[in-house]
Amino acid sequence: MAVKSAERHRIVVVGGGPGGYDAALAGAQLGAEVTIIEATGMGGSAVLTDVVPSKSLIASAEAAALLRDADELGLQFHVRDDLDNPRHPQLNVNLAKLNQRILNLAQNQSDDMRRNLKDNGVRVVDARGQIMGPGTVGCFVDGKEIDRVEYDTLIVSVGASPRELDSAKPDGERILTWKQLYNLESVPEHLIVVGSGVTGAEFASAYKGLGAEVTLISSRDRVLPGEDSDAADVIEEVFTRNGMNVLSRNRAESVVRDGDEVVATLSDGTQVRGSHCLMAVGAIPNTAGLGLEKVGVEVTDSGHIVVNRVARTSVPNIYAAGDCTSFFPLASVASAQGRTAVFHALGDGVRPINLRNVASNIFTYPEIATVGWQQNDIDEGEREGRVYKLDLAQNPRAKMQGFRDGFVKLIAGNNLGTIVGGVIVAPRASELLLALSIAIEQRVTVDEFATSWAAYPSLSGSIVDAAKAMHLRSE
Ligand SMILES: Cc1cc2nc3c(=O)[nH]c(=O)nc-3n(C[C@H](O)[C@H](O)[C@H](O)COP(=O)(O)OP(=O)(O)OC[C@H]3O[C@@H](n4cnc5c(N)ncnc54)[C@H](O)[C@@H]3O)c2cc1C
Ligand SMILES: NC(=O)c1ccc[n+]([C@@H]2O[C@H](COP(=O)([O-])OP(=O)(O)OC[C@H]3O[C@@H](n4cnc5c(N)ncnc54)[C@H](O)[C@@H]3O)[C@@H](O)[C@H]2O)c1
Repeated sequence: MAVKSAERHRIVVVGGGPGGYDAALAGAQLGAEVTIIEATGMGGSAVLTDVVPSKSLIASAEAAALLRDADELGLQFHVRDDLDNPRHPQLNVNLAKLNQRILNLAQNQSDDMRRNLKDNGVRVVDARGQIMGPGTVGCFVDGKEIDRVEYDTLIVSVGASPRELDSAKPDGERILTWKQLYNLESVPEHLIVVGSGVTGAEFASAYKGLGAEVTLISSRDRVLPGEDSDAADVIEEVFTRNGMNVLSRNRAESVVRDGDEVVATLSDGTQVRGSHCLMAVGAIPNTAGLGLEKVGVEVTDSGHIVVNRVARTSVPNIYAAGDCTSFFPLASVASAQGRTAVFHALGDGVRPINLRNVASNIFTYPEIATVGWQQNDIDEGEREGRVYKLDLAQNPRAKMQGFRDGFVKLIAGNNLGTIVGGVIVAPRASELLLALSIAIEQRVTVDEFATSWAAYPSLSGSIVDAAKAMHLRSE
């Protein structure tokens, strides 16, 4: 098939999350005729129900934690009672107001994105897209076809939805998915969180910070099973020290309503009662009923679309981006795939995506930021290398700010000491990670990194100190 010039090239994007949005903007930038079809709201789940709302909730939880811990820094709040005696005021979390702020903020972001697309000449169709056959997508509202669009290149970026267990069906009132949390009017008295992956850990941390009693049910040996084990140990230690009830090596077999309570029955027969339950047991791709089989796009048994490093599917003019693909389910990865797909389709300069160097962050308190090769890769012999871990308890800035839980871990090659990976566990670790990402991309050695200046006192000083400690005496 001859490639059309970008100006006449018709790109249809199904799904307006980070994957679809970046694809549509890239297409417009290269002069293609772009239509984006979005079923619920521009920005997708990332903006409306997942990333933006959860990180906004976490911002409030962090502020609450700072207020509670202020006493340790010598700051005390007092109010006077009728007899003029000083009393400690109580922090009152107005969850209805907090949630309204979050929903407004998310809607605002979604509106900005829609405006930006339109300003860039992208045609926006508010409908559910369905592939009708090669080259054609139908647009459906309430099951009725309202439009039909033709494509030279199709980008599928339909995201994923919370996985539901038959024995623990969310009712939107007390048994909730992460999308249903923002209807809550007050902080749950006792929130049971089922699943200790990233989603479960982040919400458990946030609601504990907002004052809820939290029980975290983890089917594995420890929380955050996929993460650096030292980092997961720190988080579990902080969780339990703060009074969270962490139940490891236990699956929730069922969660049911009992009046105003929820009851979770675990695999060992134990029952846990709470006021609410958050189900955070993973996600399934939104690929069913999309018509992928009509055009022969290959999907995995789990329904994820198989793509290569330029986001191309098994069908040459169909690309896929984001959580509906077999790549990492991260907003940043979805965006990169969307943009790469369009550049590849239109013959512009493309750098295939290298998942190895993707940076990610878990927004617990403290945060866990990760990039590149990890210690378990070295331990399991996937590659050679050296690992050095420096606790932040010794960092002067950490002492001043009154926290002690966290560390910097560097991973470097054996010979030249090229930095290939790292983990930072600290408050706002997400903001410290970029230095390591650049070091990895630019193949900086520990000795080169050690000559970089960090402000004193600073947490980033510990990254430089770790690099200094990894110097090997020259023979
Ligand atoms: C609680 C939570 C917190 C997260 N936090 C982070 C984070 O901090 N950082 C990070 O990088 N990632 C985070 N993620 C992951 C991130 O949300 C996803 O990786 C990201 O949303 C993927 O983007 P996407 O474009 O693939 O899909 P989505 O954002 O899911 O958007 C897909 C869109 O497609 C639409 N759609 C579906 N089917 C159709 C159809 N047939 N026709 C038209 N439209 C359709 C949907 O309505 C939706 O709007 C988080 C995930 C969760 C669950
Ligand atoms: N900050 C971020 O970037 C961020 C935040 C949230 C999610 N995400 C993305 O979403 C992906 C998925 O994360 P997730 O946490 O939603 O899903 P997940 O699949 O990683 O974790 C779900 C966990 O639930 C457990 N589980 C399943 N059934 C259970 C049961 N009956 N009882 C107890 N535990 C049970 C599983 O063993 C698993 O550990 C992440 O890998 C990440 O890429 C990213």
